[in-house]
Amino acid sequence: MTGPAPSSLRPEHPVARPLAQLVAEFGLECRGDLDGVEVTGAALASSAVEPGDLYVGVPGRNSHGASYATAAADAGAVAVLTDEEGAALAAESGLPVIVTPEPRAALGAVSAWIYRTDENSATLFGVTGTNGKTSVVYLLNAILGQLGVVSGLSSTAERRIGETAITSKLTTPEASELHALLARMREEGVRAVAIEVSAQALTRHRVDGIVFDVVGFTNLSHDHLDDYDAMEDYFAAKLELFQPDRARRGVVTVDSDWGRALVEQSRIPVATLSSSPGSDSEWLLTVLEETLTRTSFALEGPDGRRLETSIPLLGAYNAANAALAIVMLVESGYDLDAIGAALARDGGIDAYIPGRAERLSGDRGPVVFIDYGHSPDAFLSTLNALRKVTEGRIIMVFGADGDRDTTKRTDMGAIAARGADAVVITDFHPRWEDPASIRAALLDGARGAVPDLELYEVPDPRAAFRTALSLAGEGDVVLYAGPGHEDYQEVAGQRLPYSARDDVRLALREAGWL
Ligand SMILES: CC(=O)N[C@H]1[C@@H](OP(=O)(O)OP(=O)(O)OC[C@H]2O[C@@H](n3ccc(=O)[nH]c3=O)[C@H](O)[C@@H]2O)O[C@H](CO)[C@@H](O)[C@@H]1O[C@H](C)C(=O)N[C@@H](C)C(=O)N[C@H](CCC(=O)O)C(=O)O
Ligand SMILES: Nc1ncnc2c1ncn2[C@@H]1O[C@H](COP(=O)(O)OP(=O)(O)OP(=O)(O)O)[C@@H](O)[C@H]1O
Repeated sequence: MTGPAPSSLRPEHPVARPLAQLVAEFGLECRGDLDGVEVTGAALASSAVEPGDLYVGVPGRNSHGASYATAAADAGAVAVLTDEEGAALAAESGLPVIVTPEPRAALGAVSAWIYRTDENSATLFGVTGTNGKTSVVYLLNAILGQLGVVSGLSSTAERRIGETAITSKLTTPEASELHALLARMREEGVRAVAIEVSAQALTRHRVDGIVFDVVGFTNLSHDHLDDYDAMEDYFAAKLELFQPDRARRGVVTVDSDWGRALVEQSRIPVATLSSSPGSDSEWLLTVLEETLTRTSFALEGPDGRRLETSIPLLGAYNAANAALAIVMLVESGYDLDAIGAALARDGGIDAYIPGRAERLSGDRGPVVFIDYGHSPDAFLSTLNALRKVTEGRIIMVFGADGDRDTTKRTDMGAIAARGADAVVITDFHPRWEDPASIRAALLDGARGAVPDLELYEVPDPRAAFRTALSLAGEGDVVLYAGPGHEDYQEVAGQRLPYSARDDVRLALREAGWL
């Protein structure tokens, strides 16, 4: 019998610890009797509680988590950790209540204690930046696999241990979930873990209780200005990862001013990486050959060390992601020559990254890519890469997120207009916004940049993709940017089933091209 897919991966053999010991070690205040109470897990959402858990009630945007303490008790929670306001809300649950001024700030250390994640820990890699985090995490995982190392990953797309994978809700899980994942990985013999670290995760304590062995920085560009007031604040959130309480060593891509500022302001030893010829970085990436589906490159480091390899992916930006992964591995202690030999044996890096420049077309008709790009810089990188290797026209389909950074829409429209030959604007996740007004901002951006652009507005994404396909022929490329690996469309609080990948394949079959 198969039940519903689990929403998190937890240890299968948790070791119980006395809750009174936690209270004593952390100097917390407890209201209620903890005599004989043992804890085996931690949960931040009542729906995630398993018997033996400490339920952590945090104040949220919509409600106070402690108001769900009774539901947590019904699910088997043994106690509640919350703030003063939450203590009053949790009283009726009948559970012992442990009080701390900022439960979210305590969650990382408490989860680490419960799951004992600092004991016998795997090598931990953390990746941050606006674009490329998921890609670098998958590339790290792939190369580690080629080196024969059992590894795991946590990304926007999924959390994965070998063949076991669950779909992610957040890019970086809440601390309780992350420590449970690390404990499960230890049970499964995982020796290295690659974790995507969003700015929001750093701001909201999601990676607390973890000290990464090596952290990597891809780039920083316009995004998330709904969560942060200005680019400087967004940068400051990322900078936190490059401090001694969070990481031992770092690798920074210095192709932007933000990367160089990060090197200056970080307080851990960092290695630098660049793709710009003449850069004084320690590591230099040179792209050797680009095709629609493979990019080969050379990576040169200090002391004349050199590696030449390729990735089964489009674009110089993906070579940069791969180079970052390789230098992170070297910084953690792997030998560059050993990495080079493993990759040479396998004909290059053997990576599959779901929904990132993923080719869905077959041998006939236009080449079709689905991509997860949803920021101006992601559009620019992908379109620049495509232009170099496309014989015919580039037709681009995309929409923009509702209820997220509205200030990037004009740029997204303009970059698409300049980089593609025809553009189809559609709906992505409108959420609670009026979809027509999101499209209008994208259309304005596109028309403003290229007034005579071949431009279409097709609200339904299924129809929009078919419009794009009808404009394309042999030698052309259709780039569908946005949905990537996702299998839903979020409209007015509902997640409607929609897998762009499945629908694109269907449309290709309907057109007789697959
Ligand atoms: C703004 C933000 O980060 N919100 C996060 C926050 O929600 P919130 O403060 O609104 O929580 P709330 O709904 O008021 O609920 C309060 C508490 O009660 C709990 N609760 C609530 C209802 C219930 O029935 N039972 C229950 O236990 C909730 O789990 C929560 O702990 O706590 C929730 C529980 O963990 C998160 O799911 C939620 O992330 C939302 C979904 C989100 O969209 N976050 C984005 C901004 C985000 O974090 N994105 C980054 C990066 C993305 C990127 O790189 O593109 C990411 O790492 O994913
Ligand atoms: N190094 C890079 N520079 C610029 N754009 C990139 C880079 N790597 C990937 N992209 C673009 O960004 C998109 C998202 O890539 P990826 O998922 O790896 O990034 P991310 O940082 O994890 O973003 P998210 O957290 O939203 O998933 C890709 O589909 C591609 O369009």
